[in-house]
Amino acid sequence: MTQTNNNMTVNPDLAMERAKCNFNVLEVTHIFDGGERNTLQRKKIEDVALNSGASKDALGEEHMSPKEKYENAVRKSCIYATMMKNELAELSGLESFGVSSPVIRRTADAFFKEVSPFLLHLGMFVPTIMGQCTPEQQSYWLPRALDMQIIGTYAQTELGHGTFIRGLETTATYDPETEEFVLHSPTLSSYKWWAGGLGKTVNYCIVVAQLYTKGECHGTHPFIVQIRDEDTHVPLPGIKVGEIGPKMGFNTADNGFLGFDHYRIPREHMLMKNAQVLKDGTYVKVARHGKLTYGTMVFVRVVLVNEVAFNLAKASTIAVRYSAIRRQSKPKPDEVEPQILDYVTQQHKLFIAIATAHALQLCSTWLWESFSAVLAQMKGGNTDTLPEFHALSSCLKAISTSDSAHLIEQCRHACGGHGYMISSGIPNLYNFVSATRTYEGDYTVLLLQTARFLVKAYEQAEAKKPLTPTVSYLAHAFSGSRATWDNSPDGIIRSFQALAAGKTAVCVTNMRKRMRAGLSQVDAWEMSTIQLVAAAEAHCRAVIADTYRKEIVRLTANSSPNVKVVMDQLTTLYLYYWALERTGDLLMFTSVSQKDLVDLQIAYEELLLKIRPNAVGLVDAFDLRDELLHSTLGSYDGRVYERLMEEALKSPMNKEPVSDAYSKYLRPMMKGKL
Ligand SMILES: CCCCCCCC/C=C\CCCCCCCCC/C=C/C(=O)SCCNC(=O)CCNC(=O)[C@H](O)C(C)(C)COP(=O)(O)OP(=O)(O)OC[C@H]1O[C@@H](n2cnc3c(N)ncnc32)[C@H](O)[C@@H]1OP(=O)(O)O
Ligand SMILES: Cc1cc2nc3c(=O)[nH]c(=O)nc-3n(C[C@H](O)[C@H](O)[C@H](O)COP(=O)(O)OP(=O)(O)OC[C@H]3O[C@@H](n4cnc5c(N)ncnc54)[C@H](O)[C@@H]3O)c2cc1C
Repeated sequence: MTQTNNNMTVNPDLAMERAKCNFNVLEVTHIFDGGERNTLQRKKIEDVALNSGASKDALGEEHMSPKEKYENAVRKSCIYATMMKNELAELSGLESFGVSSPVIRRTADAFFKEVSPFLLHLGMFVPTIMGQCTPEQQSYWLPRALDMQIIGTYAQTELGHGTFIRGLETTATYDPETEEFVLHSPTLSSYKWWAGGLGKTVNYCIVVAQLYTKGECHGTHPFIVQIRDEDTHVPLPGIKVGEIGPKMGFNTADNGFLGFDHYRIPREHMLMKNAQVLKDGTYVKVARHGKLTYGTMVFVRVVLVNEVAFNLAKASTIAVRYSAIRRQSKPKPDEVEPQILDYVTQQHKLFIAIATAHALQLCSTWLWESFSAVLAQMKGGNTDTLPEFHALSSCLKAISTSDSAHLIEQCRHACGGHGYMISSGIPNLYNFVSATRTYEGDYTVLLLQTARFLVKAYEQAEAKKPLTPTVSYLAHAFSGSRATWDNSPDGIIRSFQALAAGKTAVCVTNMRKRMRAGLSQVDAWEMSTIQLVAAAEAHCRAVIADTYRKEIVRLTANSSPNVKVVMDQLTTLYLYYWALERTGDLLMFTSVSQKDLVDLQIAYEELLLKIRPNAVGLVDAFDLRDELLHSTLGSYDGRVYERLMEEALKSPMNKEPVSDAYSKYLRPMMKGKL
């Protein structure tokens, strides 16, 4: 029997789940949103942006040709950008729209099943102008960019190099005669490759190139470069630009290539906040830290933690709601087929996804606040906290994107065959999130950056020197005894820190051994990189666990008792899950016994059962409107089979009773006339 909820016909199993939920869903929504005020503001923004129906497509994106898909994405980007400039900026309290509202960013997802071709404009072009320009440059470029009179992207990666920025080949050679830079692509591998929106959409871009002046190379620097005519959009002479072709995802982002043939730009188009070239060609370094030109990447790494938390919340909403309506198998012959959500293995797949979405959401807010503090210090000329922040943002970007991609795929597994349908929404989420593991710094490469910091911190701890906050636990690494296992939340977090410290110690010991045996420092490091990556991962897991726990305790201080309980259950589940995933490491670096681990497994399984009745309530608390989910399986009303059939009937393949392929190929073959 179907039931109605807010004038909506709701699947009875979902209605039953909602009746069973024993906590106040709205209170948890407030926790996830960062407070009641944020929830109210988000809802207002969503109402304005989505109630008009402008986000909807007449024909599903998946049935369009690549060209139609792209044009449709541009059409909707223009609609959304206009809304952002007008109604939404005002609602979100921004003077102008831009990068500073995650809600505006998240609401955009209702318009795009893949991504907007404007993503790089708002996500990297505008932030680079904000972070890398002098005040004069900013006052010229920023209003034009924010008003979208010009559209830009960030072209750093080349065919030959993405990770190794110092290896980029594009050159920008200063000509004092004309006071211009000459941009040139000397080789095929120097062609810019990948920048989003570059293929067809943008008329400007940030180009990262090796700067030459007075015959000397000063390394990579950012330049703002016009590539298309502002009126006709035709590529300018000296520019070779195009789209790079179909990809696993991001197919509405027109990622592009770009080459320069001795292309001239004014001297003032070098972004000069951190370094300058004077009219006569003299190079002047302004910044106190050599890596400040990497600032936009650091910003995006911070933002990505929030991005993937949101996408994981979507995938877990889809999979949990679907698991509540799906019934399969008959373990007890006299009873009806159970909801698949009742299988403990299903709970094991899904509840960690819910807990991880919470953990990453709270860590992302904490990371953003730390970033703001680092930026404020740097404004005052102090860059002391940058190395720790680079190490922290690198590992959090790596682990959050990798865990989210893995868990989104796990949500797909949890949805069986229907999860493989594009209309389930999960394949697009996976394709988007799996790219985040690679772009803006590959997983391994970023963890090795964190490992550099960890090794240095370990050496400081060894020398009894002071440590920065996120690695202060290393001070206990020299006690000589294994960390004492204790299965309380704080005890488990201490154990995670002991794993990170233990793994770092092993790396340092092995590197020293290898160097004593004659290897150079570089080779000893290289031979230890598998373990260094593992040490950085362990460090990151300790940071996430600690932050998640502390933030939940803080945020639920005034919550109702049942909300406190369910939030505590989720954080505990997160800690148990990762302890059980790392039993070998715990046995190596803590006093945990086999019995402790058997007991922990049982406690974990009991926790799954405790969370089970609240599972639908927990994903409802993410409060994701159907427009954002784009899912036949995950909509609020649970009309799964009806929606699957409605979508199937929309397939252009079903337009004609007999396919042309019959008369062209099948019939001739079957009649032996091919
Ligand atoms: C209308 C439409 C609506 C749409 C709505 C949209 C709204 C949008 C708003 C917001 C959206 C937000 C979402 C954004 C998504 C954007 C999509 C992005 C798509 C992808 C873009 C890209 O990928 S851009 C290219 C990114 N590239 C990389 O990340 C390259 C990775 N490589 C590196 O970072 C470096 O090369 C590496 C760090 C690996 C090494 O650098 P190197 O110079 O070789 O340095 P090294 O010698 O190893 O180290 C020296 C020293 O410096 C330290 N260090 C390195 N980096 C940094 C740093 N960044 N900061 C501080 N310190 C750094 C390093 O650790 C060393 O230290 P020591 O050990 O010597 O002390
Ligand atoms: C969807 C998408 C959008 C993108 N958008 C943009 C954009 O808008 N602008 C832009 O400039 N770029 C963009 N990029 C490019 C992206 O930043 C790079 O692809 C990314 O930084 C990885 O670099 P790479 O491709 O050179 O990989 P590689 O460095 O070639 O990596 C290949 C393998 O080598 C390993 N490896 C490399 N170096 C090391 C090392 N030192 N130690 C150990 N292992 C190593 C990696 O771990 C990886 O396994 C985008 C990429 C994607 C996929």
